[in-house]
Amino acid sequence: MLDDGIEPPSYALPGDAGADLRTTEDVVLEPGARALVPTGVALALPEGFVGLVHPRSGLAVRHGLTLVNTPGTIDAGYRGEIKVPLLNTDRSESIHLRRGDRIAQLVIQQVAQAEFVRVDELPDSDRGAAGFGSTGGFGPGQGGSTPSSH
Ligand SMILES: O=c1ccn([C@H]2C[C@H](O)[C@@H](COP(=O)(O)OP(=O)(O)OP(=O)(O)O)O2)c(=O)[nH]1
Ligand SMILES: [Mg+2]
Repeated sequence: MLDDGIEPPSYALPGDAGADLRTTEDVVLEPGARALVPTGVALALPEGFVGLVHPRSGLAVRHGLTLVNTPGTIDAGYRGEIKVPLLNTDRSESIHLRRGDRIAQLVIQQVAQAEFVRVDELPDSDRGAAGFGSTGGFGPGQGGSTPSSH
C-alpha cells in the first residue's frame, strides 16, 4: 500500500470476483465530469495475470458513476499506483466521494498472450465475417424479441 491510512483491496463477501478499491482523496465530480482518482494501491501481479478495474454496479445504477476506460487494464509489470479514471454520467447531480470510499473493483484474471502472424486465409467458422448486430437486436425489424408496449 502506498497510503497506510487506506484499507488494502478487499472482497466484500467470500467468493466475490472483484476486490474493492478505495479513493485516497475526497473527490467531487460535477455532472459529466471525469477525474483520475488515486487508490493508494501498487501491485506486483505474477506474469500471466492481469488486473481489470471494473465499475461498481451500485454506484453506476444509483449515481451514474462509471469508468472512462472500463475495464481498466493493469499490466502484470506495472508497479505504479493504480488510478481510476472516474466519470459522472449523470446529467444533473454531482457525485461526492470521500477518502476511503470504495469506488471501483479489481478483478484478477489469467491471460493468454498470442503470437500474431500474417496469413493469407483464415479457417472457416459459423460466424464468418458477420458481426455488429448480424444476429438481431431488439425492437421491430431487428430480428430480436419485441418489448411489450408501455
Ligand atoms: O484504469 C487504469 C488503467 C491503467 N492503469 C495503469 C496500469 C497499466 O498497466 C498502465 C497502462 O495502462 P494502459 O495500457 O491501459 O494505457 P496506455 O494508454 O496503453 O499506456 P501505456 O502506453 O503506458 O501502456 O496504466 C491504471 O492505473 N488504471
Ligand atoms: Mg498500454
